[in-house]
Amino acid sequence: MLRLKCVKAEGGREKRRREVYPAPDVPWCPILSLARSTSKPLITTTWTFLTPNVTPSHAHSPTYPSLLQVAVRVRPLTNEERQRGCYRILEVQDDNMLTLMNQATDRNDHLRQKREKDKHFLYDRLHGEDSTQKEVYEDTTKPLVQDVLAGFTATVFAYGPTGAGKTYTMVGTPEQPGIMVQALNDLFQCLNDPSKISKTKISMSYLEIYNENIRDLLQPSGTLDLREDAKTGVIQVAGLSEREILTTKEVMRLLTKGNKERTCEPTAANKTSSRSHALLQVNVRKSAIKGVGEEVKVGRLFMVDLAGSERAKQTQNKGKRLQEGAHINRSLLALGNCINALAEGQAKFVNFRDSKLTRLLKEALSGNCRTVMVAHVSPSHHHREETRNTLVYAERAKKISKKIRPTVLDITSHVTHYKQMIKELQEEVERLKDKITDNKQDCHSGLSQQNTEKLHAIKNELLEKFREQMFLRNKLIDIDSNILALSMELERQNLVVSEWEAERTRMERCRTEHPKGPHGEEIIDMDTDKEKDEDSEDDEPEEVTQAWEDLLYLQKEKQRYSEMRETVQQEMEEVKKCSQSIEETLPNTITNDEQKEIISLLCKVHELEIQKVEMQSEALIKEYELQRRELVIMRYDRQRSLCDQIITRQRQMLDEMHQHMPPELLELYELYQMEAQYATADRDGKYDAHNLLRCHSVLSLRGSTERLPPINGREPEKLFDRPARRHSLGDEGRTESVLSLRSPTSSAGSGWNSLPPLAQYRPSLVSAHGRHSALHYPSDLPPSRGSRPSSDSSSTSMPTIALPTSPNLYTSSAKSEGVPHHLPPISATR
Ligand SMILES: Nc1ncnc2c1ncn2[C@@H]1O[C@H](COP(=O)(O)OP(=O)(O)OP(=O)(O)O)[C@@H](O)[C@H]1O
Repeated sequence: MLRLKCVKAEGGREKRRREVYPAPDVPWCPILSLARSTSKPLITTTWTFLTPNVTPSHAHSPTYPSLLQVAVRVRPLTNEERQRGCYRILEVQDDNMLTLMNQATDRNDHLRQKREKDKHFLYDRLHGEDSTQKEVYEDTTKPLVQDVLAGFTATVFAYGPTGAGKTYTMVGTPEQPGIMVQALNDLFQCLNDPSKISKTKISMSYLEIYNENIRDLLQPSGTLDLREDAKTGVIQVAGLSEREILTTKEVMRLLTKGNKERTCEPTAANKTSSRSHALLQVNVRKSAIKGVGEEVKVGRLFMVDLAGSERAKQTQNKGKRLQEGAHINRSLLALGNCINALAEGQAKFVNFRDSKLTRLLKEALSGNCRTVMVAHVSPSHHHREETRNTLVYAERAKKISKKIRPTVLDITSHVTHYKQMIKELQEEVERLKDKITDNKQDCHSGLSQQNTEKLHAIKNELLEKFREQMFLRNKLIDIDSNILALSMELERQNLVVSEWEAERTRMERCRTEHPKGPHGEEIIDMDTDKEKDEDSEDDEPEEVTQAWEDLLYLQKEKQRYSEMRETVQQEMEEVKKCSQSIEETLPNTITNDEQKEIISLLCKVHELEIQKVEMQSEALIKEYELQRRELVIMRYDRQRSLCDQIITRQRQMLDEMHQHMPPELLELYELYQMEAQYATADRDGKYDAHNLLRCHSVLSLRGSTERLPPINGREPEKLFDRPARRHSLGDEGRTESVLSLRSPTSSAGSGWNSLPPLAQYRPSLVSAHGRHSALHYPSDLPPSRGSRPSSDSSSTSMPTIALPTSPNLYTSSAKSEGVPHHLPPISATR
């Protein structure tokens, strides 16, 4: 302990004497750092220097009395002040005493001098106008850096009126770095000392209080709130970013960044006036092995650059600047009040809550913290009042005393500590024992681990195969629906062609029987069959020609899809086989029941998916079946109407020839008529006992007469109302009476053209599969006529396209081939 004492004043100047003796409450320890020359010792102030090995535990650490250290720095007169003729009112006597001279600059003005005496102020350290940044740092902050490394909390803050040089001291310039930069540099240098076997982490945060709002200078966003721990009373800034720093370069970068963010505006008093209080916090966490334990010291260094107190008149601030100044002054007033209260020993009643600044500096002023205040003053007579106030405050602050102790999270070698260690070791032994036992089981678990991996592999493989199967199945459904659609279209076009063929045969017969036209015009006699054929082809309506072309194209497409189907089917069989073989090997590869269950569930899910797809496919096929049935019914209707015509014609002939109807023929006519009625009623869903009875009664009435009404004019037909039927394959909402096709008058004569044209079917076919290109007609189709049968080969000949989907349709055509066309056998068509 070194105590330096001012003992006597001689001739207006105090004489100082140095006394060294150990402090009563601190064990003797060597002086490690003394940041002042011994030739100019401190006066009236007691400095306590702690050695690094004095690191008592937090709970049992002794406290040390500490007074708030006050240093004063007088800045040089600025060029402007010199130009304005400002004179100095401050005189630095030595390192500690400062004299504020009276108004009279003229030393010979004795009258004035008597009236107003010079005022002397004593401080812990005084820095005159010619002091360097390094000197200021070494006298004020360097000792704090050592304390921080020893686990103390320390604060250095710059106080003073605006333009007095606070920012210059704290931040400095790139050429003349201030306290902040030098302190951090020093910290890093101490840590880089290889003799110190310790692990240290340094982090920093930087904030400003602007207009009573706290802002993060390293990560600027919104304003931050202060939180006070109800138990410990520690004040923290919620959401403040903390950056760990590893190099001095990084420190410089962060500091520069933070200072750029700081609110700084020119005023009349200072061109670079800081409009906010800036607080840089450096945390040092130092851990060192100590015996069997580890000692962690947590030191904190706060470096505060306060905004300067200002008088509105002097700064000539208006508006926003004036408002800023008011906030600055209010917070500084609160700080001054705290300093006053603390200096008077009323620490219990100090109101720190008046401003955010005092709340943040609470610990620095009254808590467990070494604090250095660097008061700044201007030597100019212009700032006499502010200078005097500052010096008075600084003097008062000097009286603030407190007790401090380091923050040491101590893990020292204590009996309880050893007990704890033994307990932990025992636990570790138990844990290791358990591990050994587990290791034996690990062989099993290793196997199960292997099993799990195998299971994953199998699962993935199976899933892959299932996916492939699904893809191929969907492809098959797609192909099937295309084939179905093509079949439908083929039938439809067949119908168009066969209608026309029938019509043409009828016309030819008419021509042969009646060489004159209906209006007596000459029918041109054809010389050869070829000529006839060519002529008949010329008469062929465009729709029929189109239908022939469509038939060829559709047949080709159908063939193509059938081949594609075969390939896909084969692929699918292969994939199926593959997944089946995986499933079969499962019992051998997987022994775990749970895993087996997972795989079987997976397979089940896949099966269900397949079933779902198959059902969808069936639904699609059923829909097509229904549509196909419509076409078949149309064909039957047309066939029956032809039969009706034939029978009617035969009956007319018999009538004309006055021939008596043989009874068996009469019976057949009746039967035919009745059957036709039943069939129609059955198909249209009108078949019931009541209608049947009526039908019978009508027919029996008719049967009693010798002469029968013509078949095609039969009345029982009217017994059953047949509503118009909707073509399921036609355009949306288009209805067409199928009855019209059945009617004897329309069926043969105009039946073919009563069908909707091909174009009307095409959109539905295309849209059903979304494949517009599928039915695009290739431009290089072979000439259609080459493949079609000649018109005279058979009166009811059908196109030579094999359609397995409707064999009945082609039975009639096949059977009718080669049968003389003047007598089509009714029984054959039936
Ligand atoms: N010791 C010094 N040596 C040389 N120039 C100095 C010194 N102190 C201050 N100055 C200069 O005086 C001017 C005002 O200083 P500074 O901005 O640091 O004042 P301040 O107290 O921070 O003011 P404010 O409270 O308005 O922010 C600056 O131009 C600065 O460079």
